[in-house]
Amino acid sequence: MQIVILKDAAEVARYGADIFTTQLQRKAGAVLGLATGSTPVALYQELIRRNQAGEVSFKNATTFNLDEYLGLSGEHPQSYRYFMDQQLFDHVDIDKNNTHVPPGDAKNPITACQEYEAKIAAAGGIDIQLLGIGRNGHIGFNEPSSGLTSRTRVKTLTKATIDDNARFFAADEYQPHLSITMGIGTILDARKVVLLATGENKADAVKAMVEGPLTAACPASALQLHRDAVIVIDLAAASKLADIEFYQHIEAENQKLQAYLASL
Ligand SMILES: N[C@@H]1[C@@H](O)[C@H](O)[C@@H](COP(=O)(O)O)O[C@@H]1O
Repeated sequence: MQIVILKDAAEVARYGADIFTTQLQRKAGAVLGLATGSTPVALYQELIRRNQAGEVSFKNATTFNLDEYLGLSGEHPQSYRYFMDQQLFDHVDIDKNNTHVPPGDAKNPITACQEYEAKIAAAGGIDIQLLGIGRNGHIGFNEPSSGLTSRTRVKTLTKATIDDNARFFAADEYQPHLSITMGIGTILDARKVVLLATGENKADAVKAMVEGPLTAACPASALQLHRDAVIVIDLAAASKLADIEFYQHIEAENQKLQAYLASL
């Protein structure tokens, strides 16, 4: 795991946007795995700004979102499809036909999960997967006790996640308890994984992910197994890590190595 500790959420968003920009510049037809939640919004805003300034293009990119509420169609304002349209796709030069979000209104959700996996495979796999983290350590909607090699499937949300996400729903509005989510195995198959976390309320989950045991009790700890996982966090989210200075030292050395390699 590469642990990048930055001052605040704005720096986290810029760092994340840099990784995605580099990927898109390197491979125009990049396959991006995307995430919802409040954490990636600032990153998306930065990518929109860069796209509109002509610095980066999504023209040939393909995207796959992590998850969707089961029971909501893409027109529902709380659906993750709607969120992605509003927060990113409607503002950049992407071909919407190349954007994929699990179908929350699928007639048969079980076969829809298999079809989603097949589409990812047909696109050549995911080059870079963006992730947030739930306070209980979930990634996508892989709640604690999720299989560490799981594939895209229907998952039941925990009470904690339903409560955390209740802020997006009106008091009298139906809030789904089920989801379709990429599995942890699906996420680990991405060639690169970038997880963003900001704020003190993520500090326990970040500690469990980075320094805790590999366990289904903290699904994000599975990223310890990934060859190219970058954990980008602000000081507040890093505040419970055992040795922040050591992680900062490693990252400074890493930057020097990258600069040297670039100069060759
Ligand atoms: N399914 C999403 C996750 O993908 C996201 O990482 C998490 C954290 O969201 P936030 O960034 O709003 O804290 O929320 C939801 O449960």
